Amino acid sequence: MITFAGVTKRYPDGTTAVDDLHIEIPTGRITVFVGPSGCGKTTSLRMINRMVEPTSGSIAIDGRDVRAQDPAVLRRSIGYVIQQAGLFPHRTVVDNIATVPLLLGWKKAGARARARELMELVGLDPEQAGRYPHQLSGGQQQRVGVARALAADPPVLLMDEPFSAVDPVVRTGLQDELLRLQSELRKTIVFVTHDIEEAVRLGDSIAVFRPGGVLAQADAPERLLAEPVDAFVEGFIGYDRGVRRLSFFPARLLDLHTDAIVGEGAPIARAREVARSSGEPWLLAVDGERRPRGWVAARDLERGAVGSVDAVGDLDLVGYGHVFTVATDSLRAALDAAVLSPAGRAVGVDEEGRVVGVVAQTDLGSAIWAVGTDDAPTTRPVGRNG
Ligand SMILES: Nc1ncnc2c1ncn2[C@@H]1O[C@H](COP(=O)(O)OP(=O)(O)OP(=O)(O)O)[C@@H](O)[C@H]1O
Repeated sequence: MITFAGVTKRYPDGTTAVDDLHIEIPTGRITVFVGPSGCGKTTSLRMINRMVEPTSGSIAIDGRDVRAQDPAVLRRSIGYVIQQAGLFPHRTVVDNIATVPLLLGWKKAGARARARELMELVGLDPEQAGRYPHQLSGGQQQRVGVARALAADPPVLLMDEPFSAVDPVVRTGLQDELLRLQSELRKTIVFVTHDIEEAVRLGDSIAVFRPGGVLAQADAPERLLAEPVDAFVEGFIGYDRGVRRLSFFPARLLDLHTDAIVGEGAPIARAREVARSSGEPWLLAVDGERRPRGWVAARDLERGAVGSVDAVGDLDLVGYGHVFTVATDSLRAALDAAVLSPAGRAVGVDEEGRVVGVVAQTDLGSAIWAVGTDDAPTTRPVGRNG
């Protein structure tokens, strides 16, 4: 655990960058420092590895005051990743990654072997080992930065806006990769960002800072979204926090309907019966394996708009859009699928892609209302993808 006890940092020009920070950062989890520009996130992060020294208060890692340790030695036990990776431009990828093992006195061959292992771990092509940083994309450079920080297997990893210089698609990929790595490595990660989306996606806990270097709230993301402590935090986490909060509730909470599903081989007359008895405006056609095929509008069956077609599968089916996986996805994924569905209904499938049932936007509305009352179970993480 990393403990900040009453830490204040005042710069000589009188700026209070961090003001009386008390926070406990749990071992093996991702803690995100988030807040608007200039609120002391980076300063707080850098006090952990003594790149910045506090004016008052103390920081301890597993009970040991960081000031009791030589800064150079301390930094070798703490990985550090910064924006735009901060790679050495005249060293190859493999030598960039091997930097800390070499500093620790490893033999060159051993350090390079370790570097190659890490390239694989962070998803870099081994063929890029001999390239120089400028020959890589921004996303690849960030991966090298992460590999370099992990090279000596430090228990603590500090990450200062590591993904903010890459485009949103690459960024999402890097976030996924970090979550995957973390599920294997279980490092104590402190991650700085000014992006609340990123914080909610990555953080096991989130510390929101306000201008003046004051900690406004530190909580698990679902709690932060549900119960911001004040107007500043509420404003910072944004107006759509209700929707984002749905990421923390499992889709398996939903009551799925199965009474408006027909096999694609069913005769039209049978489909008409199913539509009438279910009272549903849309029927979902499924194939012999119960995989979705598309929607049929009940009113088309009634109007005779189906012409001389015999079976449901011969109709011009309306695309079913994207589906959600009932066992692993969140309510947010189900809502997204329903909103984008031309039938206003989302199709829930099992892990083999077979239809479990269907949920309409209106039913989702009641489920969402129920989670708003806090009597629904939460799980974490739910897919972690929102
Ligand atoms: N060396 C310095 N001398 C004087 N003031 C500084 C120094 N470094 C940072 N500051 C000030 O301390 C405050 C906190 O800065 P810090 O970099 O920690 O904020 P931040 O939350 O990380 O911001 P950003 O998101 O913009 O990186 C700011 O007002 C900044 O201008």
